[in-house]
Amino acid sequence: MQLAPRQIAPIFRPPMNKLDEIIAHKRLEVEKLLPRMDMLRAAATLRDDFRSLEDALRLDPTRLGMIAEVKRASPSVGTISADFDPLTIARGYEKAGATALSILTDEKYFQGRLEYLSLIREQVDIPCLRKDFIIHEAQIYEAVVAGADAILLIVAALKQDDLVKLLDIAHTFQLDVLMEVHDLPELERALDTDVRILGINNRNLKSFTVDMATTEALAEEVPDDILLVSESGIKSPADAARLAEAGADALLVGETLMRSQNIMVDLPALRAMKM
Ligand SMILES: O=C(O)c1ccccc1NCC(=O)[C@H](O)[C@H](O)COP(=O)(O)O
Repeated sequence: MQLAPRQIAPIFRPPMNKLDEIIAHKRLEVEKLLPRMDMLRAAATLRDDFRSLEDALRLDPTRLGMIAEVKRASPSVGTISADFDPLTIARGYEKAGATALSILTDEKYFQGRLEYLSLIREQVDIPCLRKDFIIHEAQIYEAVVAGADAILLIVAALKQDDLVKLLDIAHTFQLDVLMEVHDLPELERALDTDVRILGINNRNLKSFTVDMATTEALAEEVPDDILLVSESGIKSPADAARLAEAGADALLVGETLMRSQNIMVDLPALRAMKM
C-alpha cells in the first residue's frame, strides 16, 4: 500500500514592516559591538560633562522648546540633503535658537554617522541627542563615549523589561532619555516607567503615515509633570500652534528645518507660544 506524502503546512510569516527591518539590522550591529562593550562601559564612566535636555526644554516657560534634527536622509522620503554638511547645519540650528539637537547616527537607513555626533557636540553648547534605534546597553555606552547628552528609546522597539533596564542605565549615566510612543498601549507602557521626557511621534514607523491628531489624542493622557515633545511631520507655524494647543512643551523637527532656505526665520517661527 502506498501512503500519501505528508502535507507540511507552509509557515506563514507576515512581511516585515520598516521598523522591524531596522531593528533586525540593529541586532546585527549590536553583535559586532559586543566585543568592545566592556571597554566602552569603562570609558563611559569617565564622562561627567552631560548637558541636561530636560533642563534645557524647561528653560523658557513661554515658548515651545525646539529639538532640531540633523538628518541627511530617511526611509520615508529618501535623501533630504544632497550637499550634507552636519556641522554647518548644527551651528545654524543653534544660532537660530534651537534648544537642543537630535543627530541621526544610523548609517544604513538615515545615512548618519556616530562621528557626526562627536563632531557636533564639540562645537555647540546645547544638548545633543543620539537619534538611533537603541536596543542594547552597549549602544548606550557607545553614545556616552561619542558625546551624547540624551538618547532615544522607542517603546515599540523594546520589550517592557528592556525598556525599563535601558532607561535605568541611561539615568545612571545622567543621560536624558526621550521615550517615544505612537499609540495608547505604548503610552501606557511608557507611563509605567520613570519616564521624564515623552515623545509622541506623529509618524507611524510601520506605515509612515503622519497625523498631527496623534499628539492631540494622546497628550490628554500625559501627566503635567512629564515633558511632552511632539515629533515628526511638523511643517508650519500653524502646525506648531496646533501642537502647542494640544499641550506639547517642545517639538522635534527634521525635514522641514533641513529644507529651510532661511533657518534664522523658519526655526524661531516654529517656536509657538506655549498654552
Ligand atoms: O523619518 C522616517 O522616515 C522614519 C522611518 C522609520 C523610522 C523612523 C523614522 N524617522 C524618525 C523620526 O521620528 C523623525 O526623524 C523625527 O521625528 C523628525 O521627523 P520629520 O520632522 O518629519 O523629519
